Amino acid sequence: MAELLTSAQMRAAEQAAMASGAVTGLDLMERAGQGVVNAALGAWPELAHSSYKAVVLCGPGNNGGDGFVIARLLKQRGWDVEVFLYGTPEKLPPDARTNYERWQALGDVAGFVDLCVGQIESCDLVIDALFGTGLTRPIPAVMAAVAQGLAHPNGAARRVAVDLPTGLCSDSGRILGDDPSAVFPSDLTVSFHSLKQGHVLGQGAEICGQVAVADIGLNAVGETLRAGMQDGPAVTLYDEPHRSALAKQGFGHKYNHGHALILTGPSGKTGAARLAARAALRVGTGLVTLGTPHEAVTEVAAQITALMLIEIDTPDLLTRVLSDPRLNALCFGPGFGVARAGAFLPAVLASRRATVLDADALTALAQSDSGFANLHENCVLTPHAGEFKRLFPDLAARLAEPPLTGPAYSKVDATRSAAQRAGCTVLFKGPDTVIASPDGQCSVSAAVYERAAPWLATAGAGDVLAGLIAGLMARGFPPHQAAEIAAWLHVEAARSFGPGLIAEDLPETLPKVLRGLSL
Ligand SMILES: NC(=O)C1=CN([C@@H]2O[C@H](COP(=O)(O)OP(=O)(O)OC[C@H]3O[C@@H](n4cnc5c(N)ncnc54)[C@H](O)[C@@H]3O)[C@@H](O)[C@H]2O)[C@@H](O)CC1
Ligand SMILES: [K+]
Repeated sequence: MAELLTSAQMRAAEQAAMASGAVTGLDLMERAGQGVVNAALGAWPELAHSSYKAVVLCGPGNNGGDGFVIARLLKQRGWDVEVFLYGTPEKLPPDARTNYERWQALGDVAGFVDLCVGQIESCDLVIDALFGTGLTRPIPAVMAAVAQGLAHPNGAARRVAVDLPTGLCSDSGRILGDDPSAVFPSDLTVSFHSLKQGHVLGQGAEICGQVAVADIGLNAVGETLRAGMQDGPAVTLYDEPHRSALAKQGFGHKYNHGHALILTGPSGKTGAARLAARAALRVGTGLVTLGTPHEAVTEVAAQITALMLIEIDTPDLLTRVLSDPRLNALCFGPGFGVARAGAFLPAVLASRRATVLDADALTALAQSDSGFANLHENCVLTPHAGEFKRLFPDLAARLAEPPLTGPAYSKVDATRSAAQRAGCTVLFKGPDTVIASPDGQCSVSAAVYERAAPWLATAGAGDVLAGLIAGLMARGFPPHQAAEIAAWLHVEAARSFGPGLIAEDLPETLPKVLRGLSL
């Protein structure tokens, strides 16, 4: 799994690498510049065959230093290159200053105020090397005006961001300030060593275009690099589950694969739980039973075949049913009714079962007098943004405030705090789903870039996710891992099915996704 770094972690890694003597800042800057040129020529191979025109916008720090390297490398390929600097050369940090001077031997540097958008639109490549991981406040108005001009370019200029699109916060993927247009949208963003959190969180993916990662040789520094990471464990970008984790052994039987209990709502509201149950069964749970109130039994029975059914009308009955230890995971909340969920909540939590609390169970939890006191480490909360706000209003408010300084408060920060407070795993949904647990594990399951799954925004998709997590916990996966695998399968099923997807299709597409993992 790839790491998603914060600006502090990236700085620490670079400093550790330089302190080890393995590389110098100038080496890193040269590799960074070369990495951007390679990535741009890789993205648009037609640019490799002739010489074209580039405009390079350089800022006052090391991001600007990368810009001077890029200008030099393009010039050496025969390109016509114009360079604009925001700030004064005397104040450039040493490595950036060296590259400024190297560039000066090849061409001029104009002031940023002399730039007009028309100049940029008439070029083939525009390089945004204004600010990178050092951005700490909203970009100046003069830059925002250029950014607005570049948002909908008239010309054919391909827009490349060095490390990060200027204006985008590296840790949160939020635009610094209260002006949503104060950012340089790009067609290609080239990050160094690893993606940063901001490339996948918040508006990152929308603004970055495509992303590429350029190796600048930090991996070779190994342990030194790890030692530099004093800012806590890195967040991981979840990629795909290991085959051996999900496969079923040839000699097992259904009782080896757990028994999930999915609680349904009353008559007319049972569809959500049935979707969850179908997903739990498809993800390989040995047995799945729907716990249904008496008056909805006929409705549920008419709709199911492989799923089983048991009448559960009251919290006491639920407690009695759960005295059977073979029922080892619960899904509680989809279509359940908020008031009913409030009544059942104490019995659900007292059972200490591995439990997914979703939908109405989350609203009931937010309203309950005992708050998070009875949650335990085998619970998984799966809020969307509205439910997160109900459960953690102060964290949601902090996340909604316009970020005036960087690095800004992120969805990772909010989800980590929520997991600490709740004492259990929290999966905060979205295209940038964040999964955090009280032990510090945190990963992002991103449905962006090549994994975009816009058709997943459909009624009932959340119920399917809840069922997948419950099913995986019934199979014995710990909560954090169950949430990660479920979120990944959910997106893969949506991508595999494609346009026209409705929630019912998700469980039915799982076999194809699982086959793709060579199970
Ligand atoms: N440190 C290193 O060794 C390397 C750094 N690299 C590049 O260096 C970048 C980070 O460089 P820096 O730390 O110098 O930071 P930046 O170049 O991103 O920003 C420069 C400085 O501008 C100031 N600033 C921040 N926001 C501002 C605003 N809105 N208006 C005006 N000034 C503002 C800050 O003082 C900041 O340190 C990375 O993104 C990457 O592109 C790469 O060359 C790889 C090696
Ligand atoms: K940049």
